[in-house]
Amino acid sequence: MDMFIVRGGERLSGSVTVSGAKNSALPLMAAALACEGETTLSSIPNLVDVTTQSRVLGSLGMDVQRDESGLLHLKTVDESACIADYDLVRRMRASVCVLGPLLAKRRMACVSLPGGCNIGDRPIDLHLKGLAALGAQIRVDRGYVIARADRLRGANIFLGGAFGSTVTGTCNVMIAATLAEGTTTIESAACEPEVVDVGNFLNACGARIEGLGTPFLKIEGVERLQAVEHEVIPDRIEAATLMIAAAMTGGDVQLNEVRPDHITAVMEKLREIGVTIQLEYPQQPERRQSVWVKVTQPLKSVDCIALPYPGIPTDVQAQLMSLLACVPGISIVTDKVFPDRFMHASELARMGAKIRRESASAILNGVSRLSGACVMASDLRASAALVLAGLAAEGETVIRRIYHLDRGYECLEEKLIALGANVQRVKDEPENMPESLKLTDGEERPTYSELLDALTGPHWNLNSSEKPTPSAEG
Ligand SMILES: CC(=O)N[C@H]1[C@@H](OP(=O)(O)OP(=O)(O)OC[C@H]2O[C@@H](n3ccc(=O)[nH]c3=O)[C@H](O)[C@@H]2O)O[C@H](CO)[C@@H](O)[C@@H]1O
Ligand SMILES: C=C(OP(=O)(O)O)C(=O)O
Repeated sequence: MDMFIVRGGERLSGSVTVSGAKNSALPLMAAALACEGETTLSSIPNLVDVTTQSRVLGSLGMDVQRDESGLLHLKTVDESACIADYDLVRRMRASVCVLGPLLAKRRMACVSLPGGCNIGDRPIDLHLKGLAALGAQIRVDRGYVIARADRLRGANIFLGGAFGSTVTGTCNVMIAATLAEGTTTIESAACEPEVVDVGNFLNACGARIEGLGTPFLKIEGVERLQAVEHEVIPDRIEAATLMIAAAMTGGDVQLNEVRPDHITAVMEKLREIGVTIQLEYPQQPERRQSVWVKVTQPLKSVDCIALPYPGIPTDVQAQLMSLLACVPGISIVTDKVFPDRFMHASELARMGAKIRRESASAILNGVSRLSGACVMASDLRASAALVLAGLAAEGETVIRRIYHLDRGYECLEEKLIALGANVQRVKDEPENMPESLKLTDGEERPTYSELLDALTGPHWNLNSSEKPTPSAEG
């Protein structure tokens, strides 16, 4: 297992290019299952999740190859396989997106309940409700969704849940409905750009989906989908993460290949915090372009709420929290999509952040500087948040379990290093721990003498000059 050592305090500057969106690439790959012929996808990021999805599709009879120029080619070579095994599907959420296309194309599917980031309750009841409405018979048995359908028929489906719409659920039902007989309407469909990207791909293949990007989709079923070439949209979550990295280091960064219209809410929030953001083509936010992010004034505390699109994405909540943890003043960060997605809070607290949880919110009392510590990544965006915190912190931060990060960010450390960050990937072995966080007796903690120094150092404003008695350990 690898870990990162981040030496904080470097100001990020220069230019960086955003990769293709993970959360588009994965359902797009699944959608290729529903197509005749060869699908070719460009701007597919090189990620562990993409490798896992390729393996899921390989186990379902698809030939998936990445060529030297980075294009991903997907083609069905055997239609008989319909079982997506636990061992692969448990690794990530988007693998559940094979359910809809398998049902539509092969009339049967057996797909393990999916894994993914541990960010709270992640049921798939709405996926199943939508597919059942299209005529599928569905059972859940020993951790697998087992579904069959003689044929799928269009239906009127309400896909809203307690926390709004479902992103992968909308993809699943939308893909299945493109090959159903007759008309399907989906109310409370997710409006996220990744859903629109999948819908645009399906339409290019011959599907007839109207209303993409709105909560109301109308889908006229067609007989077949003919595979095409498609370019994945830029990753708005990576773009937002890099913008926040620039903001946290007082940087001056040019981001290339950004769709500003996909991250309006994040850019507005950063502007409210005091970050300067300029677009190459301000009148055409829907165009891929460069965006400049820089800090020229002290930043201000703000409140922010993660919501379904077009709100601030829940996938950026942790990174914003890192930023606000070191902006003096009170900020409240609320997550309305995953109300328990706060695993990063306790790790940020290890770095000196002052955070109090209250149901779906975290109340931050921003400090002027975080301090390096040994922290543990718990999920993908929490890992990113800890890396950002490390960039801004004083001293060295060790982030363990960064395999989460490798699931969803293409070359993050290379990109940060190119911007001037001091980030090192090393094996998670005791001998690789930096001196400042060196292991003692096999545990990650400061040395005894460092703790003694901290207790007796000159920074205390006390009358008592009493010194602690060194224990036997000392
Ligand atoms: C691979 C992928 O694209 N992952 C993204 C996708 O996850 P994913 O598609 O799993 O997230 P959903 O949009 O489905 O979840 C949103 C909310 O709906 C609830 N819910 C969802 C489905 C369901 O059947 N029943 C139900 O109640 C969830 O518990 C959650 O509270 O959207 C999330 C919300 O933007 C992002 O954080 C993930 O990065
Ligand atoms: C939560 C995420 O991914 P997944 O849905 O694959 O767990 C994410 O991308 O932040």
